[in-house]
Amino acid sequence: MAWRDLLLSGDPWSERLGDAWRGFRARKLADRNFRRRAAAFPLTRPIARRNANALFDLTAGFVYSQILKAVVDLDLLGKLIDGPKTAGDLSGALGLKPKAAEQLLNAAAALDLVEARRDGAFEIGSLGSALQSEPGVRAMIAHHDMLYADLADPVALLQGEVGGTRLSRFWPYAAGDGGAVGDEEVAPYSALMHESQSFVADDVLDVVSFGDRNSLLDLGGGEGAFAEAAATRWPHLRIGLIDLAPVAARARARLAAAGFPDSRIDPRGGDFLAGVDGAKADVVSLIRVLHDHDDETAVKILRVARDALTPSGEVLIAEPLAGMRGARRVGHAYFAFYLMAMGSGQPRTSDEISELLAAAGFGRVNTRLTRGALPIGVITARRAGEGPIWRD
Ligand SMILES: C[S@@+](CC[C@H](N)C(=O)[O-])C[C@H]1O[C@@H](n2cnc3c(N)ncnc32)[C@H](O)[C@@H]1O
Repeated sequence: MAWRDLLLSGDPWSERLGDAWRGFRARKLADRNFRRRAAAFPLTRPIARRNANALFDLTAGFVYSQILKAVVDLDLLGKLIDGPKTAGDLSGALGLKPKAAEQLLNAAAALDLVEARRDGAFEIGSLGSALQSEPGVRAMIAHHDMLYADLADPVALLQGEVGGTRLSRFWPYAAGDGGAVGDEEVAPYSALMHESQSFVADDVLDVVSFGDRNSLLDLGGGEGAFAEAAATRWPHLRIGLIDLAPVAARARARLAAAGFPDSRIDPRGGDFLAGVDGAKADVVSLIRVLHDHDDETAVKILRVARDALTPSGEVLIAEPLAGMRGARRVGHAYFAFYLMAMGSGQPRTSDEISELLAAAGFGRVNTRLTRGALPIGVITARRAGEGPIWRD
């Protein structure tokens, strides 16, 4: 914005100054000589270095992800659990020549997954320890080969020219084939969802309380990991689960093996868009369900949820949100492109979800973020006159 426009604009002063500052900064950062001077001047050097590193990280991100994938596929961290090892010690177990094992270890050290010791051996590093404790994150990384294949030409994907993506085959219900899927089609995605619940269920249950609730209905509840976590934390709860028939059958078998009879958690097969067969619950949960669907279907699901609530009941939505403070890349970058490749749905801001809730007849909406490594938006809404359910 030119200074003349700045003075004449009718916008508030703070906005005008902000716009002018951003325009000035963008022009300066586009000037290579300015950046060189900033990198040489002691006071601006740290900022210049930080910006250069951030740009390089964006440039090299795909390579980092592929190194991470090799670390997971070869179970490098699992092989270091017992203690430090050299490239020579590991090359046989990794199935790599010693030089390649050394290259992988050095790359993993540069990414803080492992740490190089003075004696030439390597041990697990700070990010490696975190990754080793999260089987769900490892399962996601292993599954990313499909996403990367679908993203090979991102412009074609944006132009809608990439049909029959691998992710659309991995998630058959995304194409509206929910009724026609069998166990073979649901097994891979259901297993991935079950594993990745390790960083969802407990985090969500940490920010809500079901102490004064008697019943929970988990729509699209997968193999029952969230239901099981809720039943463990709140033993008085009666829990129902609805998912596509072959997924519900998997949930039933898994929950029975874990010692939860139907009287505690009752999974039923069905299409949640067709209603819930008269079921009523104090809480209806949609965990990582809404973002799989376009707005029209999402509102239909919310209406089904609303009809399934007892008069003072509430809907509980938990999924990664777009525009989360401190985690902006999760929504508009990662999940937006993931769901685009899958062919259905989108990550939404809490305001966008509030609009869908309003369209489905919900009133008081409350949003929180979980506190774990991958923040998840936890949104509750109810029909009328009830207090909040948040734990203080
Ligand atoms: C992304 S997964 C989330 C599963 C689980 N809530 C979790 O967080 O692990 C979405 C789930 O919705 C189920 N689903 C999709 N369309 C459905 C439909 N029309 N009726 C019932 N379940 C459906 C899928 O089978 C899948 O288990």
